[in-house]
Amino acid sequence: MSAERLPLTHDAIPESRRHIYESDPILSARDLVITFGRVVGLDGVNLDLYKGEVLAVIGDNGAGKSTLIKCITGAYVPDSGTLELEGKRVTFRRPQDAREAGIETVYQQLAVIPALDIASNLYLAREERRPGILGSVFRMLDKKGMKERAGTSVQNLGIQTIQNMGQAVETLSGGQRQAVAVARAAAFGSKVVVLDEPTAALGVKESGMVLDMIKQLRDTGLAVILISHNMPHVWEVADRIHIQRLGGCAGVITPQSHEMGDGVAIMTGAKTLEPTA
Ligand SMILES: Nc1ncnc2c1ncn2[C@@H]1O[C@H](COP(=O)(O)OP(=O)(O)OP(=O)(O)O)[C@@H](O)[C@H]1O
Repeated sequence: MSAERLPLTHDAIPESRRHIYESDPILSARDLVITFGRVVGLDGVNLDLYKGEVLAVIGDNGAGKSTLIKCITGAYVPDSGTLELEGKRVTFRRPQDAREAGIETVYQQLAVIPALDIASNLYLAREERRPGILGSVFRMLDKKGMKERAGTSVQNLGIQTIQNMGQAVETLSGGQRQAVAVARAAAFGSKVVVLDEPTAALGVKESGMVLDMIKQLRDTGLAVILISHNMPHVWEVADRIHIQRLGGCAGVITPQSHEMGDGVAIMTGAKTLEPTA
């Protein structure tokens, strides 16, 4: 049975958000290919991401969403294809390379240490020091400064429910923990933040908080990639939606150009988009 073809209308962007697309993409992936033995992880995938944009990546199980993200964030090295960050060719051999270039990833299994407080988690492995009593030779951890700056980062993301930066992360709710992990990713000169299923384990209210935080991140000019299976969440926050299917990109749509049902139909192959000219 041949799939119904839909017109490709990925340029259906509301007037108020069109300015994002006037600059060149901050991140461009071209023809990414990766295979695992006989399994094709990605079969030549392109992706463009713009500053101040939320780009959602959706797709069925095994469609290649994580693989695509891992190729962009240095966790996998693609067999072929190119990556450009701010117009410059980059090669990431490990996640650290991507992080140093300004690409932060928040995985579902949050990289937070539950027993440590919020400020310590935010500054994990990037602790700030100040001169000690013996001057600059023995530099002390700047706990007070870190706490203050942690408070500002969390507040900048509009998270009012977290008040005390000295609170242990294990005492926080799931949404608040997610917020700490996102604040951490957004705090250190990042340009791109990748969020892997940030609302998967959360209730309605907490998901709402995380979605607001994503909008906040976007409004600070960061570029956000959101991997999600939750279509209402995607349709609420995404500017554009990259649909992965069977290792390839089945198209890019927007919440305005297509209904959620169409997105799911493209994901499963029941409908297809017209190829780009
Ligand atoms: N390290 C690996 N070794 C072997 N096969 C892999 C590896 N990583 C991914 N794959 C395969 O690549 C394909 C894409 O997997 P991927 O995890 O990217 O899908 P996904 O869209 O993220 O799925 P899900 O929604 O279930 O997380 C799958 O067939 C998967 O089995």
